[in-house]
Amino acid sequence: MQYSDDDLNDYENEPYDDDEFIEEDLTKEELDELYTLLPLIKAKLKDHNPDITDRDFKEALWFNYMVVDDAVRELKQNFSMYKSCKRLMAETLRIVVPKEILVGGSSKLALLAKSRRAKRNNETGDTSHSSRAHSGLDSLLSKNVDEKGTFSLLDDIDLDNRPKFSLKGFKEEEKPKKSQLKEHNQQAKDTKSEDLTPQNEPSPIEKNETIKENVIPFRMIQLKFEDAHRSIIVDTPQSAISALFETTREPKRRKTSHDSKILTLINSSLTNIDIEKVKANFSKPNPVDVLANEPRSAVSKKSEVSEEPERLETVQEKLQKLTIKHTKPIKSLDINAAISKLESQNISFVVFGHVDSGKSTIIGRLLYDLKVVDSKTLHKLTKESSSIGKGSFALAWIMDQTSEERERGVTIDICQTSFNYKNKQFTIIDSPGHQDFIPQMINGVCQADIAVLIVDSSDFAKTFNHGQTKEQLRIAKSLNLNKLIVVVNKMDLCDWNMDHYNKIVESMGSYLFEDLQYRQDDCQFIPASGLNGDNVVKGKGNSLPLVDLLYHENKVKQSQPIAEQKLIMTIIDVEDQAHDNLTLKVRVNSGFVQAGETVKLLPSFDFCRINKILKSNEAQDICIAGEFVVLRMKVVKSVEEKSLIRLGDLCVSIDEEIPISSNLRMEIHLFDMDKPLLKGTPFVLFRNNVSVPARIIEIEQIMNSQKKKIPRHLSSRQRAIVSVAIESKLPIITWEEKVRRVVIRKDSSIIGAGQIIEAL
Ligand SMILES: Nc1nc2c(ncn2[C@@H]2O[C@H](COP(=O)(O)OP(=O)(O)OP(=O)(O)O)[C@@H](O)[C@H]2O)c(=O)[nH]1
Repeated sequence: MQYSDDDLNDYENEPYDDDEFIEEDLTKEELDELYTLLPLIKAKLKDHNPDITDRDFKEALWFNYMVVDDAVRELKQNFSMYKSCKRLMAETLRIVVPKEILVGGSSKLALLAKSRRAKRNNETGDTSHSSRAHSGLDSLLSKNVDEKGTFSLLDDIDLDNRPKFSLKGFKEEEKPKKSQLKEHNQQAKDTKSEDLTPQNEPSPIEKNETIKENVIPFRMIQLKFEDAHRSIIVDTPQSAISALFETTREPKRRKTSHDSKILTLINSSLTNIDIEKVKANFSKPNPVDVLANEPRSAVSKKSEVSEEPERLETVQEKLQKLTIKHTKPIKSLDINAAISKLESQNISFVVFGHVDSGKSTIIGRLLYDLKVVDSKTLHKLTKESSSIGKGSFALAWIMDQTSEERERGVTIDICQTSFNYKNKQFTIIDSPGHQDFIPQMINGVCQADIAVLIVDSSDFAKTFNHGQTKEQLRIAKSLNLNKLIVVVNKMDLCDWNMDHYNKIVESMGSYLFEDLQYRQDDCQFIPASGLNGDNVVKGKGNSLPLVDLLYHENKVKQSQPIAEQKLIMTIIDVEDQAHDNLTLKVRVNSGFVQAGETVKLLPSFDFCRINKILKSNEAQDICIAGEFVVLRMKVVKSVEEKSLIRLGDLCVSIDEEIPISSNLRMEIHLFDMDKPLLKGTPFVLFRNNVSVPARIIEIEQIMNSQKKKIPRHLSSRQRAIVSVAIESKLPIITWEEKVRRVVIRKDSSIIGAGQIIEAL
């Protein structure tokens, strides 16, 4: 993305904090400007307040970009009623946010997925694991929300060390200095760029008029001043909340366009304040000064986020007391023969693409033509879909199995289905195309051997250049999913015009091969019509149909034979958990395991004996890297009384020593960002199917820069070695690609990717 000065102007209008004001760090030009303006601002405020120091004047100028009038206004505010207002608000601020908005993302689709999960649990009568089997982010976001959906910020948060509310536990986001922004801007101009801006088109859900969602379109901020309750209702929730936060912050901040509006509201609310109480508050140490004396604790070396050392210590102690023995496999097998039999047979592929590109239709057609779904079922689905005016969705409905997905015509969660073709077993992972479901898409990508991208030939220019397809491709490549099949779908709509098809292939080629550095040999293109079934299972023209391309596609060659690999399995579903019996759906990332053996779950430290390995409901003696299987297990030893197993937890051999940490050293490369990434800035880290809030605590090295001085921020397209603190402890494996690759997401966009180098 190109930056322009206009972009920076917009950025400057945003509410944000700046870095510390350090006079020594200013350039000669900045110092000249500062000292030219200093007498001017002093003159303007000479009668205002004698307590204003030289440093206050300088800081005010600095944080207001040397605009004297703005600096004067800020100093007047800070040296009058500002502090009393701040303290009163600190005592009583509560923000009411609809509970659903916080849990599992902020979209309507997220709510649907959530209600779907709840419904599924209700149907099976199982609530045991639903509360445990959630992502780190979900659990984090659901913290602090009470039954009424009241999200209390002040119950356990010091207002002056206040985090962003969606990432509890993190300190304030650092923001760049103007000079940093200039540097960033220049750098961005200098580099070749592409547009990854997510499209702002209304979602299919928003277009569907029949849907009535109980989503409250605003957030209400309640302020209680002594006995009076006041509410401010705002229709631009994010900005209003942060604007209010700004007014509660220390004076060292840049101005916001909302300040005057909010301060007017607060001023009018202060008429019934007890002046004595205000005076008493002034006699206490000012939290601003307290904070000023402890600057930048948010970027201290070690994570302050995770406060579980006590628990870990006990875990270590308990572990030492446990004696865990290997158990023998139920059957003695010729391991090499068993592995080579299974190895060539399993292939999984994830299908992704823009909303409505036809992903579910292609998969539905594949399953129908391979007779996995019979004509009776299809007939029934066609009838049902026609009855609500969505006849063309019948094939997609084979994959979109919930009523919500059907009504809205979108895939909400990832769906997995298996089918056999010739002598191979395929696992299809259909991922949602909607921007709100990028985390689910990442989950799908992490589990697949091959990526199948569906593009809509009738709407290519718009959906490829402005939709999320480029972002999805970047995610797939960043997570090392290198094999790609591009299905140019809906060719029936252009009467199979091959010139049109060739143009699409050509314009995608430059992005794939130049920008993303895909190898030409790893990418295949195919024209198709999912609706008519052309080139899905039945061939048309010269191309091999999709199913045959998949069949002939070889998995990426393993760097080490499976028999020699260490075992790693990722938990992708907790199907059942009752007493000591566990039924887990897992993806085997590396190595192999046999029924009868005992394994270790991390980070819960549950030791389980595998009683049964099931694949497509059939028992097998062994499972190997690349397979999706269900494990029926018995918990034989546990460090905790109650297992806390979550999706994304790992399962390894019992004597494998894996560090559990919330501090990581990583190598990351950043994509085009519209703001630099600073130390302390919260973002979400995706590893495998886990997502956790995280932030950079140290920038160790910029790998593609000649400059000796390590900056405090990272810019677009930089590669760096960084230390990162994550919100919860994770088992850290650095020797297996699939579980060391990470993706970084901020402000609903993927801004970077990388790999974990070590646990700190
Ligand atoms: N003409 C034509 N229409 C198609 C074709 N494939 C899909 N469609 C239609 O495109 C619409 C969207 O299809 P889906 O399969 O639901 O699209 P999707 O990509 O799975 O959508 P999401 O799940 O929302 O991401 C439906 O009306 C399909 O009937 C095709 O090959 N030709």
